[in-house]
Amino acid sequence: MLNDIQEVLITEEELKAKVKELGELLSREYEGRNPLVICVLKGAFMFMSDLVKSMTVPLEVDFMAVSSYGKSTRSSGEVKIIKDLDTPVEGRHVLIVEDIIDSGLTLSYLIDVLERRNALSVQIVALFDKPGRRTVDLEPDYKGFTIPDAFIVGYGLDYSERYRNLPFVGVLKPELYSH
Ligand SMILES: O=P(O)(O)OC[C@H]1O[C@H](OP(=O)(O)OP(=O)(O)O)[C@H](O)[C@@H]1O
Ligand code: HPA
Ligand SMILES: [Mg+2]
Repeated sequence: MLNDIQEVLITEEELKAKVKELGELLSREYEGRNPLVICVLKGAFMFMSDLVKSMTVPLEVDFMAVSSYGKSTRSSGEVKIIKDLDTPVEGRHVLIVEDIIDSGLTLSYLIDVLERRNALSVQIVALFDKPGRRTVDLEPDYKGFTIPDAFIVGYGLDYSERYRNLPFVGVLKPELYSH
């Protein structure tokens, strides 16, 4: 698995420090609001679990699974809800936890769904932002790292369902991609 990585982009230590910093910031922002923190599966599972551990305010968690990449490094353009939330979002302060914003299609679709369900507020925290590939106008409210236009894997992010368990984030060797 390690042989497939061309370059380590963000180390385990850098991830740890950034996630802690975001957790502390979000604890201040959500003081007294009992947010519903939504993990966008599968990619955000590792970020979510580390982030909520560094949040010190009362909160609830829920999970939603969406997919648009499948076995490709390019979005299919069609966002599918594979698992919906268990919790009603009406009247709730919702914080969406995403691993990466690339084209922006996944999040713009999710924000639309949650606003139509009458959430009181909807904010986004994204660990990685790849602004060079955006096709819709969307900015996260909180973000970890801005990254260049390369397909990254690790810390939850996959290529064709693999590499999610790497503790760091790296760029795959280009010869392993099939676009
Ligand atoms: O901004 P976008 O271009 O929409 O890309 C971002 C989304 O794509 C990936 O999910 P994917 O569809 O690969 O599902 P996964 O999380 O199960 O890997 C990633 O985890 C984000 O949710
Ligand atoms: O760079 C990426 N890596 C993994 N999954 C992704 N989904 C959108 N962009 C990416
Ligand atoms: Mg994926």
